Amino acid sequence: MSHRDSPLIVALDYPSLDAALCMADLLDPRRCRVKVGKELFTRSGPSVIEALHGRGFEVFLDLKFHDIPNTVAGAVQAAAEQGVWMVNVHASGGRRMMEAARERLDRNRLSTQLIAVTVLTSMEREDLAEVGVGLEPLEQVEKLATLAQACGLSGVVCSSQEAEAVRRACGEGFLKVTPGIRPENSASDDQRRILTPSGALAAGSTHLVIGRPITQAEDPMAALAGIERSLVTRPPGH
Ligand SMILES: O=c1ccn([C@@H]2O[C@H](COP(=O)(O)O)[C@@H](O)[C@H]2O)c(=O)[nH]1
Repeated sequence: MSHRDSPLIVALDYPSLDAALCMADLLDPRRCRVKVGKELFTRSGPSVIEALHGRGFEVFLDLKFHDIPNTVAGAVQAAAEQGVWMVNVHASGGRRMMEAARERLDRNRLSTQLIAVTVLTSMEREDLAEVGVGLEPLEQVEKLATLAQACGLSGVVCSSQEAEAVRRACGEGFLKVTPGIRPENSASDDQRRILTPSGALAAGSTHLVIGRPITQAEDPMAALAGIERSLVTRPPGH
């Protein structure tokens, strides 16, 4: 299986370049992609992207841009010019922001996948209500996914619990990149809307973002191998 077929994206949430690269050196770029998020990028900057590209990885730069349209378009362009495979913005930044980002990539012929975060997987109904959104997470995800698609984005970040609804609303080819993946009997940590790896694939996730269940495991490679096995031998009904 090459990374082009693998749905797995390992979240390299580490506080230093060295720690992230130690993990990356254990991983096989033919078996997964990697994700660089806010902590690692803020500490190490573009050098981490370069180092991961040098090791053959496709990189999802997960900085979740959210600002006025011109600022977000510039940030998305800067990310794409570093050659990342995927970059994201917050869908709640609205139509003009997402369209500006899309147009900036198109104008510069940059082929990076642009996706939008819908509702963070750490949030549930009460969290949405506190920030003034009186919808169920599922309804809000559907609404923002439809908007992101109308703005020309390639997919969304959502929980795998909403992947099926997003597939119905936006189609098979629209990417459903889903964090909040937790193998059976593992801690949910700060995640709230979770599914197992095989449950997520069965629900229609196109990509599974997995961090702590691998990176904090006693034996990260054994944890990854267990997840891969669970994806090829799915339990009945999945
Ligand atoms: O809604 C979202 C959007 C992004 N994330 C990111 O995914 C990983 C998940 O890590 P775990 O350790 O597997 O929980 C992390 O980098 C988040 O920033 C998310 O969890 N939910």
